[in-house]
Amino acid sequence: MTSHPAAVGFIGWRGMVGSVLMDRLRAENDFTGLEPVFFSTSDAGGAAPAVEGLGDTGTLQDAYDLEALAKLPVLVTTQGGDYTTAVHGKLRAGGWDGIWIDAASTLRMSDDAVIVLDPVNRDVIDAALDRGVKDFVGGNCTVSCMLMGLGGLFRNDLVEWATSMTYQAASGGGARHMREVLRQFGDLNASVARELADPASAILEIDRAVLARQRGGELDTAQFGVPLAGSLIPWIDADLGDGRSREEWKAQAETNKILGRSGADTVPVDGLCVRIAAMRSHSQALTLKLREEIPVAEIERLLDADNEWATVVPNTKEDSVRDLTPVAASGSLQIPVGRIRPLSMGPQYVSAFTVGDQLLWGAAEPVRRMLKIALGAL
Ligand SMILES: NC(=O)C1=CN([C@@H]2O[C@H](COP(=O)(O)OP(=O)(O)OC[C@H]3O[C@@H](n4cnc5c(N)ncnc54)[C@H](OP(=O)(O)O)[C@@H]3O)[C@@H](O)[C@H]2O)C=CC1
Ligand SMILES: N[C@@H](CC(=O)OP(=O)(O)O)C(=O)O
Repeated sequence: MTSHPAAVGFIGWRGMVGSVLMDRLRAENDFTGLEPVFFSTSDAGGAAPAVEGLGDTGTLQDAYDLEALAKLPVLVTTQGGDYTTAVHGKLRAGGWDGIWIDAASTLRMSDDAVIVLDPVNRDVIDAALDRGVKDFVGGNCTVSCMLMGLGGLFRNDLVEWATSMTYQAASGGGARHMREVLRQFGDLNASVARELADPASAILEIDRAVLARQRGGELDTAQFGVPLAGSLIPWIDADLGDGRSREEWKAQAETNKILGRSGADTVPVDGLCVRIAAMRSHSQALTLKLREEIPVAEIERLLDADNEWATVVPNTKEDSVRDLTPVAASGSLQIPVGRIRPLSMGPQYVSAFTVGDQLLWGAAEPVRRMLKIALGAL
C-alpha cells in the first residue's frame, strides 16, 4: 500500500448517504487525481456515474467480487452493515490489507477499527495510521453531531458526565422512512382538508378526525411500524434487553472511543433517543456536569473556537427559534449549538442544545475526510 494510492473503490455510492458523499466529493474536487472504481450490488455491468473532469468512469463492477475489490488499495463503502458483514471479513481473510473506510456501524467497536471524526480525533486517527490500522468507520450520526458541536468541552476534558435527549430525524431510518413520514402528513392533511378550509370548523373535531386516522390502521407505517407524523417514537434501534436501546448504548461507547478514552477515563454519556418527524437533521438537548464551574461566556468561546463548524447561537428566543432548528441546519456543515445556560442544580451544571445534518457530519463527511487523510491530502 503506497501512502498516495490513486485507485479507490466506491460501494454504496447511489444510496442516500452515498449520494451525499458523491455530492461532497464533487463539490470539494476530491476526484481530481483519483481513479474511482464504482461497484454495485444490483447492477454490475451497468454504467458507472459520470464524474466531471474524469472522462469515462467505465462500467459498474460486482460489489461481491472479492478479486476485483482486492485489487484496490482503498475501499469506501456506504452500502450498509449487511454488506460490510458479507464482504469485509472475507477480504481480510483473503489477505487484502488495504484501507477500508465505512459508514456502517458493524465494525465500529472492533479493536481493529477506529471511529473517524477528524476535527475531534485527528490525533487518534493519525496514531492509528502510524501503527498500521486499516479499518476506519464513521460514527453514529447523533454522536458525531454532538461531538462536533460540543468538542470544545469534551476535548478539553471539562465534562464529568452528560445526558443527551435526542430528537432524531426520519432520514436516520433511510430514504423510505423519509418518504413514509411525508406520505403520513399528506394523508392526515387530506383526511381533514374540508374542515381545515373552513375557518369556522371546530378544532377539536379536526383533532378527533386526525387521531382517528392515526389510530385507524390505514396510514402507511410499513417502515416505522407506527405513525410518526403528528407523533413521535421514543425508541430507536434494537432493544438491548436491559432497558436501553442500541442507539442509546452508542452514546457512551462511541463518544469515548472517538475521544480515545477508556476504563477509568470513560466519560458517562447516557439518555433517551427519540425519533421525531424532522427530515434530515438530528437535534439533542444536553445536560452537562462540568468538572468545574465555567462562566457561560467562556463555554461559548471554547465551543466556537474548537472547530470551524461549531457555531454558538446566543441563548435568546429570537436567535434560538431562527438558527437552532433542523430547518436551519439541514444542508449545512455548520453545527449550531445554543441554549447554553447554568441549571438550577448547581454551578457546574449547564444545558446545551445542538443540531446537525445527520447525512453530512452524521454520515458522509467524516468518511469523505477520512479518504483524504488516507490519501495524504488532508
Ligand atoms: N441513513 C443514515 O442516516 C445513515 C446511514 N448510515 C449507514 O449507511 C448505510 C446506507 O444507508 P442509506 O444510504 O440510507 O441506504 P440506502 O438504502 O439509501 O442505499 C443503500 C443501497 O441500496 C441500494 N439501492 C436499492 N434501491 C435503491 C434506490 N432506489 N436508490 C438508491 N439506492 C438503492 C444501493 O445499492 P446498489 O447500487 O448496490 O444497488 C444503495 O447503495 C446504512 O445501512 C448505514 O449502515 C450511516 C449513518 C447514517
Ligand atoms: N440509527 C441512526 C442512523 C444510523 O444509521 O445510525 P448507525 O450508523 O449508528 O447505525 C438513526 O436512526 O437516526
